[in-house]
Amino acid sequence: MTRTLTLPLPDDMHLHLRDGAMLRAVAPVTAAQFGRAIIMPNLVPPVVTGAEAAAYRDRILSALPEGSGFEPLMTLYLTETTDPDDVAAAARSGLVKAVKLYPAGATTNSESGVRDIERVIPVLERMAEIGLPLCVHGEVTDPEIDIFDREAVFIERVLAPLRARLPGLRVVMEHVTTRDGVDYVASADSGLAATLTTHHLIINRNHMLVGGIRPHYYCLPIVKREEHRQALRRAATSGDPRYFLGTDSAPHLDVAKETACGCAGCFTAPNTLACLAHVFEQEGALERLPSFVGAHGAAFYGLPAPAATIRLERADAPVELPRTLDTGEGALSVFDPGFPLFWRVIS
Ligand SMILES: NC(=O)N[C@@H](CC(=O)O)C(=O)O
Ligand SMILES: [Zn+2]
Ligand SMILES: [Zn+2]
Repeated sequence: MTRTLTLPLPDDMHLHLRDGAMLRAVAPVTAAQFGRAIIMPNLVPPVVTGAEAAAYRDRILSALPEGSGFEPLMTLYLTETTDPDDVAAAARSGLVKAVKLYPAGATTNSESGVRDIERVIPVLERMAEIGLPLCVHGEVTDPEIDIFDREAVFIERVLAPLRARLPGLRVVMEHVTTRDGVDYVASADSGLAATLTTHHLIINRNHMLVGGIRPHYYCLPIVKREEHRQALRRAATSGDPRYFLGTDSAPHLDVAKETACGCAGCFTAPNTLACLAHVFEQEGALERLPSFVGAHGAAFYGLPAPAATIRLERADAPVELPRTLDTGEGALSVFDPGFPLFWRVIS
């Protein structure tokens, strides 16, 4: 028996599109299934100013197929020298939808990020004034702190004090990976939201490390214990509007992942919707998938709800989805959920 599921044309509220050949390879994949996406600014060099965001947006639009209606929602990379007036102007013009905080050294291309939060308080104050959200990679970089604890410690040491100091600042905790993160969202008001990735709903640290090390499951924040994955699944399927999809699809060439010191990131864009339908079906919550990929994120960002729809079909036999993408500069493996997929986007 074939079943179909109609979704609002989804929004991906956390996406890495990169630049150059990689951008040209991956942008069409997302644009084929999503209406909009919050575009991460961690290029080399990073997207810091409004002018840089405008130029990057043009490069993204040029990488899309003719007639694509995909809308890139731009962000600025927060540095200790970011100019509050430039941020405010970029927000006022409608170009920029958020500013991204990377603690320096926390993740891919974060070296230009923030070392001392005091130095960015004037920008954050201005953002609170104008209602511009701050997207946060929430991990401390203190070498004393175990990698599996870095999200929980960030909440305690950085995020909670910052939100107490600037209660008007709207914050998105990006790619929440722990029960601690979920508990913190539960304790907060509607000024705090959180994105959840597809892969953190599917894999735990055993999947990455038992029976051999799987570099394609290495991402940041690192996948945690099973109890955390369960908490994320409950959050995603809870119907709480503060949770929405941010795939964090983060392409790195296979040669950069399958090496002695591999890059962090899972490339989930091609099969994200099939994986999510699978997860929500397993949780008996398919009816909550539409708002997780649609209304919740749009409402937080003050965007119109998606007007178009997309349909998924569930087949009786596993469907074949692409396993790799040729970027022109090398192969790029697609996230392997580790189980057969039955859902497929049909229109
Ligand atoms: N998530 C990742 O593992 N990697 C992201 C950076 C990030 O989102 O932290 C990347 O840009 O490669
Ligand atoms: Zn991140
Ligand atoms: Zn990311």
